[in-house]
Amino acid sequence: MAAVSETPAADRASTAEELLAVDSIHTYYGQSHILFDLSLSIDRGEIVALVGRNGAGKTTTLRSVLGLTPPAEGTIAKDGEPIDGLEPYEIRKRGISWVPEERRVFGGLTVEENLRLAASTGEGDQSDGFEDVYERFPRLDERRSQKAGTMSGGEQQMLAIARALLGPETDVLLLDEPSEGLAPQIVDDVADIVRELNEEEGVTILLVEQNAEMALELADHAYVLENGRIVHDSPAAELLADREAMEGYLGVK
Ligand SMILES: Nc1ncnc2c1ncn2[C@@H]1O[C@H](COP(=O)(O)OP(=O)(O)OP(=O)(O)O)[C@@H](O)[C@H]1O
Repeated sequence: MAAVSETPAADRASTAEELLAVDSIHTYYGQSHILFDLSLSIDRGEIVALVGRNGAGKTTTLRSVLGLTPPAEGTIAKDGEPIDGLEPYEIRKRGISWVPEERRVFGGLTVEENLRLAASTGEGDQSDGFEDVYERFPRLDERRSQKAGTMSGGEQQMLAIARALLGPETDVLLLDEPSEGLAPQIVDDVADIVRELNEEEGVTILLVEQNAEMALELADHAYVLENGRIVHDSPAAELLADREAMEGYLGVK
């Protein structure tokens, strides 16, 4: 099992444009040191997977980027401009959006009401953005007046993604465990949504997943997190093909 790949992020094509650079961050919850000297790099247009076991620090990495749990040390830059230290709403304005782990759609509200609520917390008049969302996700258009709680898990995930895309344009979407709790067939549907967003809309994606195989099949590049440290960094296909690494790091047989 090679801890460091032959093609680490730092050696990727020099023509690629780095969109997000996380450099040597240390993040704490109170006195608990959670992330240790963590660095990762995402190029524009890529899907990057961040995988690892329960409690490895994946969500904390996203929270660090989003300014929700700011790192105590290290730097984070988007398009070469530092964003660490900014408030979460300022980071959102720089084009970084996220879909949190538990989807958090309001089950008692309709699809339209969920979108309106999300838009009302954004900036100014979002009515144009609405039609874009319905165009992008026709299944939500058909269900505008359906209560979100009565939709399938896959449709709820679609709504959660749609909400995240409202407001300032999204360059990079941070997705926290979009396959969680979904049946295998629905996981495939969610994977299709992620792929389309990336390929057709050009959204760069940082995908956090427990379902490592799903994530690695979608991703260009992969990082493995273990106890708050990056222990592997390689093209996703390289990790997926390395059965020893998959089992050792991720428990996938
Ligand atoms: N608010 C918090 N206060 C203190 N410790 C926390 C808090 N949130 C998470 N932790 C701890 O930080 C560590 C990393 O958690 P994190 O949620 O980032 O992991 P994860 O890789 O996303 O795991 P999971 O897949 O289970 O969500 C864990 O040990 C967790 O118990």
